[in-house]
Amino acid sequence: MNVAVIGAGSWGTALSQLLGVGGHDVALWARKDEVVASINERHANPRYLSDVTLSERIRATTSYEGALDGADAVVIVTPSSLMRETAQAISAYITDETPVIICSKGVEEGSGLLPVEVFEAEIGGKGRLAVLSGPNHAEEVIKLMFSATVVASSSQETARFFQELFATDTFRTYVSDDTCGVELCAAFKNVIAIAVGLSYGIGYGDNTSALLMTRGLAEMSRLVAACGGNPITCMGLAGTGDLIATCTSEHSRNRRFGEMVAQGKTLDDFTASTHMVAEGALACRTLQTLADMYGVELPITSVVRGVVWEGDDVKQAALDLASRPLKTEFYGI
Ligand SMILES: NC(=O)C1=CN([C@@H]2O[C@H](COP(=O)(O)OP(=O)(O)OC[C@H]3O[C@@H](n4cnc5c(N)ncnc54)[C@H](OP(=O)(O)O)[C@@H]3O)[C@@H](O)[C@H]2O)C=CC1
Ligand SMILES: O=C(CO)COP(=O)(O)O
Repeated sequence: MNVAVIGAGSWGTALSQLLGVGGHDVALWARKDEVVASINERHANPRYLSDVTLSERIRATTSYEGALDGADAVVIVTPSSLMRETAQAISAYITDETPVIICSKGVEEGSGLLPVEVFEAEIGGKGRLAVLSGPNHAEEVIKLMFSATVVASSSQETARFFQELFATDTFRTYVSDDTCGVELCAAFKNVIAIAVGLSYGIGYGDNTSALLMTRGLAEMSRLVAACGGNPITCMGLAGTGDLIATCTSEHSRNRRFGEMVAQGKTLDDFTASTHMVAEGALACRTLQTLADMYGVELPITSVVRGVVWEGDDVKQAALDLASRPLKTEFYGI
């Protein structure tokens, strides 16, 4: 297959490698000439995961047309804040039937739309759209360490197409029809990873981390159910799996960002020192938009938003969380 991968950050590079190793020809769109030159001439991305030698099946370009011409499938891996811009940029160069899979994790600011909804609005064809998410740190996937993921689409045919496309003997793919649940889990786990980073950053330990992950999962499930997704998705790879991977991993940018904020650093400091995305910083705002729309309470998300965007004191925020009214663990059951 000829596959166009749009976005040459860590995850776009890792997925290109996976596809190249899987025997596909990859046209990787990057926005910087230096990245394109290095991938084409030295088979390495100079900015992300630069120690890995990339498959010779990967060809890079800064041209959307050059990446998308003749593509049998399109893989979207730009930051979630650029979903609409990316959909608009590719629309002139793909057919009405070309399958498109979105691998970015977030929710559109303002509208509260999920990436797949943004793409549907911009390029149409809900049935050819899919999303991919799971506990998949690029640093490990690119080194072909055994991982698994979920591919979701409203069309079983599209889900199966991408399941086959990405599956290798080190990358196991499961299908789902719950795009809403998978995308909300993806955005949510990043916020909880920031909370865990904040917690370790102020010297709290593993009990606090377990509390945040477990009650974070409860928040995630409430919102998924309210938005029309299947709460069972939260128990799977895209939910619990990715929550564990992100909250406990040395690789997680979101967790690291939380630790930095606890030390008095800002999002700009994080971006300047890593040139990477910490998607949870935006997601704590966008998920709150959805929570307000659907009348769902998200106490941990709200604390993260207050600390990251309003300068709330982390220790005081933790005390406020702890002093909420006492409750039954699973109400409604
Ligand atoms: N890293 C991972 O392990 C995983 C990431 N994801 C998701 O994949 C998505 C992409 O993240 P990731 O690959 O990690 O990115 P990185 O954090 O590794 O790199 C940032 C990427 O964003 C690009 N970028 C930044 N600002 C702009 C802009 N204004 N216009 C166009 N491109 C811009 C950068 O391009 P440039 O280098 O030219 O600045 C670079 O490609 C995110 O939604 C993330 O949550 C999902 C699963 C795993
Ligand atoms: O989504 C990821 C792993 O599944 C990557 O998480 P971070 O963005 O926190 O590094």
